[in-house]
Amino acid sequence: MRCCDDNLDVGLEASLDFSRPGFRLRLDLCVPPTGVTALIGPSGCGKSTLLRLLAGLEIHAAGHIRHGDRTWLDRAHRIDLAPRHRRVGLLFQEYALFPHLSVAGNIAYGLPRGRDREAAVAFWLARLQLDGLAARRPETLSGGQRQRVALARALASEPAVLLLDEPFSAVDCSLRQSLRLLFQEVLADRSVPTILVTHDLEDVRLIADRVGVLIDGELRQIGPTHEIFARPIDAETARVLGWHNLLSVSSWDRQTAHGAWGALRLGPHEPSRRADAIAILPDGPRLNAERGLPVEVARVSDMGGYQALFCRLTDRSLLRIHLAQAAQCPEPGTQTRLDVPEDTIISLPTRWHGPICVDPIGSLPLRGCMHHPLDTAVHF
Ligand SMILES: Nc1ncnc2c1ncn2[C@@H]1O[C@H](COP(=O)(O)OP(=O)(O)OP(=O)(O)O)[C@@H](O)[C@H]1O
Repeated sequence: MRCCDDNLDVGLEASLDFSRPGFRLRLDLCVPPTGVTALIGPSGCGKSTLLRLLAGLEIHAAGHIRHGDRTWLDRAHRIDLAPRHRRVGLLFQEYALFPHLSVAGNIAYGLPRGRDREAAVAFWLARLQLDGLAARRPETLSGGQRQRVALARALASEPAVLLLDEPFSAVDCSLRQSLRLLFQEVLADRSVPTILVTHDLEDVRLIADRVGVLIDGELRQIGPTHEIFARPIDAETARVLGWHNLLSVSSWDRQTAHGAWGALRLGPHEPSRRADAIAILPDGPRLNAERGLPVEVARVSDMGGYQALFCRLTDRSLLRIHLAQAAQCPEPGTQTRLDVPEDTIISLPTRWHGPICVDPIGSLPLRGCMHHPLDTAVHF
């Protein structure tokens, strides 16, 4: 299995095989020396387990982990560094601060005594906007403040790798936004390979340079964030990435896909071979009483800036279409037709069984492109 494309500068590299009853994680992962790599996937797919394996908190994993020229794990050569020798900075959603220590004490924890320690604490208090809170205990802080202390503590020890497990999930929406920006700024000027596990796609879009999609313990696709969001390798990955309007295809008639929902013709460059699903991009289709898929308008929601129109197809599945804020929308219950332009339909396999897809541009490009995974000579 290919791990990384040849051009990727690698800070951390892992090839792991780990099992526990009812679950197996088997993957190759490369993380660049700088920037944030997000890991997303359905609940239970193994995201936290992977972080624990990298940190050395799970035993009995086969494979290897390398950081730069150091080997942390090499089962074949009986190398398995203890967590403290891996120098991993860990940050969990529950903060995990020491309750008996002040903010300054938490940041200083583990740093050698002396002037450098004081300087480091002062630097991180200022950098994470914690001035004035140095003497406070964690229980007197808000969720956002605690998370800033946790990041300060993780970075003060100058970790070789930083692992963030849902760092914003315990703070409210408005705080999340400012915390994300602060994290992004702080991480941008540190050269440390960083992995961010999250369920929030906005975290990924706003913070991560790269994103990997983990499904059933396997890394299905990884690459630059905007490219992965633009062209998921299969329908399961698309769903994780928040794509709407995924429909199963039961048969093809040249470029026309047929399913229980009706039939749609795809553009001439969209591959149909081996695709058993299609996705309809929500911004293109238009209501048109004359032609298109028969639909019933189910609901219209004001999304603040645009309207989301939910249309029920003949097989009862729902399509989500985006319309301009000012567009006239029919009442729920209206029977009409939905005109779906060819270039808003993308074909996909339900589940990709080929080699891991790395960096779509060049191997798995964006819409309307020359190569597509369904056209490459891989065996399913
Ligand atoms: N300590 C444990 N003992 C046994 N099984 C576990 C343990 N921790 C996790 N699992 C199981 O291992 C699998 C992977 O769990 P993991 O927590 O890594 O998933 P996740 O992707 O992080 O999930 P979530 O997004 O819900 O946090 C799941 O089937 C889970 O039930």
